[in-house]
Amino acid sequence: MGIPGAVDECYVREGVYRRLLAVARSLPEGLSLLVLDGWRPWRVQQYLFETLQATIQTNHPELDEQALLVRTREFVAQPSTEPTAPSPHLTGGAVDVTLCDVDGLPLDMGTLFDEAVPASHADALEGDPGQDDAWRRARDNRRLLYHAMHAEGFTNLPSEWWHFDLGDQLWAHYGEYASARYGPAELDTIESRWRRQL
Ligand SMILES: C[C@@H](N)C(=O)N[C@H](C)C(=O)O
Ligand SMILES: [Zn+2]
Repeated sequence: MGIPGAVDECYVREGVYRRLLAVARSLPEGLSLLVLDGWRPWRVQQYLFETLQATIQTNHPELDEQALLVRTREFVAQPSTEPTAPSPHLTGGAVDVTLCDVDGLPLDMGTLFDEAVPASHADALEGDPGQDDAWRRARDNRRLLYHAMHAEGFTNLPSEWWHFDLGDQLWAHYGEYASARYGPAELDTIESRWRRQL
């Protein structure tokens, strides 16, 4: 996507990977899980945060510093490698996922992945019965994704239907666990192994 420092491969913690496999196996025939993002380097998190913040600031110059921060953090976590409060995707415990059909085409979720609008809130399609069939299908697709992920222990970020956590700080917060399992992670490349060994 042209983001500086982005990696082509999608990495997650092994425990997360195993649970994602279980989610995929649990889905109704003909549906699959499409993993859109997993572990992120700090540089990518910073780029996403700064880009969204600058865009909101341009479009809403009336927002003060605090309001701008709140609006930005709704859709991108603050970049942090702080061991007690790392950005979720830096831990390898956060994933962005959706459902797709047999051809790999994403199902309609009502909004696009990373669409930074209130309609992307996970429950935004709930509670309005006066809508059309397309709206109902998108609502049901969100429900299916949410319950399949929840059954395998993932928690959902309420502001994004696609973002789920396992073992990181958001997971501990929304799942009411005593503490997170994962801190910030780095890729174990051949270079980093040599640095440790030699
Ligand atoms: C940028 C978006 N896909 C995302 O992952 N947002 C959450 C809040 C994050 O940055 O952790
Ligand atoms: Zn995410």
